[in-house]
Amino acid sequence: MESKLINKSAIKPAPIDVAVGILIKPTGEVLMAQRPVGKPYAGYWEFPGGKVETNEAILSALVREFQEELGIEINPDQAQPWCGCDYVYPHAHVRLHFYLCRDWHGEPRGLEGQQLAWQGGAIDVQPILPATIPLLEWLLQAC
Ligand SMILES: Nc1nc2c([nH]c(=O)n2[C@@H]2O[C@H](COP(=O)(O)OP(=O)(O)OP(=O)(O)O)[C@@H](O)[C@H]2O)c(=O)[nH]1
Repeated sequence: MESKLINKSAIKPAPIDVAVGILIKPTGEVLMAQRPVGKPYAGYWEFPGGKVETNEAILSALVREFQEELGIEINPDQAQPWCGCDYVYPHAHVRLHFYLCRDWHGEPRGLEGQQLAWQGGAIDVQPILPATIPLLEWLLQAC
């Protein structure tokens, strides 16, 4: 019987799905959060969100992450799928799913100790997670 050789270096783990939400106020301001101490890239700014759990829908993960991290309820029916991208970090290969969210209940609070900043006109917090930087220019056009 013919044996098959597998080149193990060619096997890549599946990317980790991440649900990311961009809260947009009627004024056009968007919410950014600073990654807390203890996470990879601590101190970097990002849009709120987190990893999708096994067997969890991406939109369900988005709702859960906003409850856990910010203490707010977003309306999943009004969350608008916006764009996605893959990025390979030293710690993980992530697949980011971005949603625009204009409808939520509650006032966002940094429940994991993270700093929050509403940004309007231009994004002036630094540094920003590398995978998120290219999206900022498009975002300012979308808001
Ligand atoms: N939330 C969020 N994550 C992003 C963005 N851009 C980006 O590259 N990521 C990456 O997506 C991944 C999100 O994972 P996370 O560690 O924050 O997820 P989590 O909240 O579920 O954390 P946990 O595993 O500690 O519970 C990180 O590797 C992060 O670097 C962004 O704009 N927002």
